[in-house]
Amino acid sequence: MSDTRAGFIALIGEPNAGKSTLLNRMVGAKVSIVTHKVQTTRARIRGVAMEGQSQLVFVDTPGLFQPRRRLDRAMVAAAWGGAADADVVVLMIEAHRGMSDGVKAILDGLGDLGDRRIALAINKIDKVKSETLLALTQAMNEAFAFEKTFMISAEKGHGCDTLRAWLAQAVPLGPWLYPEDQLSDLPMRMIAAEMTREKLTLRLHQELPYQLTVETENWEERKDGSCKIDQLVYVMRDGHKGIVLGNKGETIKAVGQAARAELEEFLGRKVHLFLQVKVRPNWLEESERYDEMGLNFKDGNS
Ligand SMILES: Nc1nc2c(ncn2[C@@H]2O[C@H](COP(=O)(O)OP(=O)(O)OP(=O)(O)O)[C@@H](O)[C@H]2O)c(=O)[nH]1
Repeated sequence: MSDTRAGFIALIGEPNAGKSTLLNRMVGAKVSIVTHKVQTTRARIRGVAMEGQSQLVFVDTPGLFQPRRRLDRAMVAAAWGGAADADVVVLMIEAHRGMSDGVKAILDGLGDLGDRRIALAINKIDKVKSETLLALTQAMNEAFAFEKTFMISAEKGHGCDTLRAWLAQAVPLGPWLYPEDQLSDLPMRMIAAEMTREKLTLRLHQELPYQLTVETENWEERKDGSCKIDQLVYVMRDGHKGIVLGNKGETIKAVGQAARAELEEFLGRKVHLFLQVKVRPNWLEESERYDEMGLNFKDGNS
């Protein structure tokens, strides 16, 4: 019998580095929203990929940037926390932007991650010439001793198979973290939650760009072929609840309609979507929601 492997992989990098695009490519489904707006990803959304006998659990962290406000600090802490929880960390940088100040700041923080395996993925190689790429690879490896450097285009797929194959042997030996029969359901719940969050983000613009999170609480297949999905929208403060609901509930209603339409198109059948808004001040730090998905994250990522 061959040995199984499983582990957590954190993709870290500046906002817009292409983390979500890579995650989607690795997992093969729309688990994380990709937009042109920076900082759309702020919870540790994960996707699970199988590669041979290895189970790769991706932790998609928020972009790492210079924190200005308190919430920014919480996001950056969450990103580093994700990395500290992971078995393998992949730093993604943009080939055409090179060693920006933001990248330098991340390099400074990498030393604190201890002895986990850290690789470099230079993304968007479609945007630069090979000389630029070689010089950047050299400069980055002089700044930090990466175990491996990958040159990829998350969007076009170049180098992604090689990266995935390396990850498959880099995660530790051990039993799978998700039972095989859960793998199909889990991404759907996450995808459904992401669709609603995407609609909320688009609708609320600047008001609450990342202070909310969505969870799929219940998923029920009905005899008539439709499905009923219950979701909770968590906001940080009471005041935010009113904004999300809108005047006479019109905002949440419009969000629900838009999300339902997208879900119906995606699933190819009728969907009944129910949204409920709840205040949960510390959702960013709470790990119990991850436990609910059958995962145990270690403590200490404040
Ligand atoms: N040219 C090119 N564009 C890419 C590539 N990979 C990603 N992009 C684009 O870069 C932008 C940002 O990608 P995302 O995947 O959203 O980046 P992110 O790192 O998840 O961003 P945050 O969620 O803000 O942290 C998108 O417009 C992508 O289409 C690539 O290989 N080449």
